[in-house]
Amino acid sequence: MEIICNQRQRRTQFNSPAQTTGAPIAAAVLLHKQAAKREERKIIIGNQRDYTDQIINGIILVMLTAGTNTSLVTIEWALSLLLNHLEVLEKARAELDAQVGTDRLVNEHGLSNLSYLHNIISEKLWLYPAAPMLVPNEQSNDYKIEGYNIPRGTILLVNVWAVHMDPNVWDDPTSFKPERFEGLQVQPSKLIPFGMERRSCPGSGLA
Ligand code: HEM
Repeated sequence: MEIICNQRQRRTQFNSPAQTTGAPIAAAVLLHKQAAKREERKIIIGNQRDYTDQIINGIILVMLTAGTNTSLVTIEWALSLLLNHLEVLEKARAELDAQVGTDRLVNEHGLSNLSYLHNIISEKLWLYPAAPMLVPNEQSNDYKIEGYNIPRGTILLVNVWAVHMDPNVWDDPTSFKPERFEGLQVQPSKLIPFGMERRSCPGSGLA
């Protein structure tokens, strides 16, 4: 809430968001949206369709809680896998040397040229998904899935790990082999470290 107050003060004082990063910049963008929506829809502040401070606070909190630990364990596991598979680390280094060189850092535009690095990331997300059982979901309607009746109100967990380890789909599923993703068009339902469809991770592009 303090971040929101600071950003609101800056908006009134300087008519611009603070030059900053992270949660303050997210607050600035969301406050801008709040003002635009209120203007566009002539919304009465505090009514049900308002983009309230409480909602902005909630969005920032959920982004921080859902985005930090998942990214952290993903990087940690990837580093551990690389240190335990030095031949993969060497191949990744060779790709970086060839595509980026040694006198600059990787930038966002150059990422598409790093296909082996992408394979390593896919392999990590597949082998050790950060949320192996996704997030529990409560069904809002009665469903029938594969012959099973799922009554409304049932809490469902999706076993991502079991989907990824299915030996009928994946060859040698327990080994770390980034090469398996080379030129592979994966069916979206077979690789689901970010979940699927409506409730899937909105931060997957950022991650
Ligand atoms: C490697 C990094 C990440 C992984 C593996 C990951 C994975 C996931 C998974 C599995 C879910 C639950 C999907 C479901 O219930 O079906 C989720 C939800 C979510 N993620 Fe991520 N995530 C990552 C990074 C991020 C980042 C960077 C952000 C935002 C800055 C973010 C924001 C969210 C939010 C807001 C939700 C809740 C969506 C909802 O309940 O509707 N995630 N994430």
